[in-house]
Amino acid sequence: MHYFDTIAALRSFLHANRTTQQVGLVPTMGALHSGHLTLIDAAQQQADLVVASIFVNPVQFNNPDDLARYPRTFEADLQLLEAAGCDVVFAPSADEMYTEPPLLRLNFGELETVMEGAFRPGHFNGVGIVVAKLFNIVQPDCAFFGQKDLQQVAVVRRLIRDLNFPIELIRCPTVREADGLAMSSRNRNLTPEERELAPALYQALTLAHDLLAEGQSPAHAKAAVTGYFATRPGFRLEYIEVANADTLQPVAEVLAPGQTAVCIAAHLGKVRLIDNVVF
Ligand SMILES: Nc1ncnc2c1ncn2[C@@H]1O[C@H](COP(=O)(O)OP(=O)(O)OP(=O)(O)O)[C@@H](O)[C@H]1O
Ligand SMILES: CC(C)(CO)[C@@H](O)C(=O)[O-]
Ligand code: BAL
Repeated sequence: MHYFDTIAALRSFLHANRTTQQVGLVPTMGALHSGHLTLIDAAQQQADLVVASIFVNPVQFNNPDDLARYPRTFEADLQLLEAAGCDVVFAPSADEMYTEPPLLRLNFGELETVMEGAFRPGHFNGVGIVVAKLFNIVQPDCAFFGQKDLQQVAVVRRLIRDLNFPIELIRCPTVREADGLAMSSRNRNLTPEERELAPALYQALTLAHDLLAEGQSPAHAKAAVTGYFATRPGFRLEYIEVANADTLQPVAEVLAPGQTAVCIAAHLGKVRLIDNVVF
């Protein structure tokens, strides 16, 4: 596995090695888990050369405490990527990625007036900037993102269209723990007691899903989830939304199969968790 921490060294390696190869990019913020490894696996199915990036992007953190607490397990990450057969790791410092704070501002319009965009002001500006930088640096043919961050997928899809990146975006399914909790780097910051409670997030999504599948309205399903958390200690529900899975706009009725997403965000102690199901 090749490891680079400068843009120049990575570019020079890719320049010498890409020739006829399909390059796949898996952007991450490290603290890797099995969910990330399924992205690497999907990239290996489709590309000849897989580049994983590890970069905790300060520009996308709206909450400084969240950035300070973000888990960093760099040595273990390298071992996991090596064992997974990843070809290239790019792990730049913040100074390497941002020699100065970017003046550029990205606004994704209605894609960011809801859910993550509404509750994390500036988050998608930061995601858009760093993903565009990674796309420019790596120039991949395909890029792999997890469904767990569904709104991020929509934002990146739009970034690709608006800036004409010749990149295929692949959305990979959410990988869950045996009890339903979506794998997430931030799960490491849960106390053992919070970890016991955490599957309630997925149970709430399942409750909403089942109500919608029975023909209940999104308003009814959202009210049921709000009620579910009202009696649950430890949690502070931030939003529960039923939305179009591509545009992320709230819907008043269930859409065609595969088009409806139920999305949730909640604080559990000091940790903010998100999850969704698409059906
Ligand atoms: N459980 C999962 N299943 C599939 N993909 C995932 C999962 N968790 C994260 N990913 C994807 O991995 C990529 C990198 O995500 P990131 O490094 O932020 O990890 P994360 O687990 O989402 O961390 P956090 O939720 O704490 O931000 C993103 O495309 C993300 O959607
Ligand atoms: C795509 C990403 C690596 C950009 O920093 C991040 O938002 C993430 O890990 O989902
Ligand atoms: N996984 C999304 C990146 C973030 O929470 O900042």
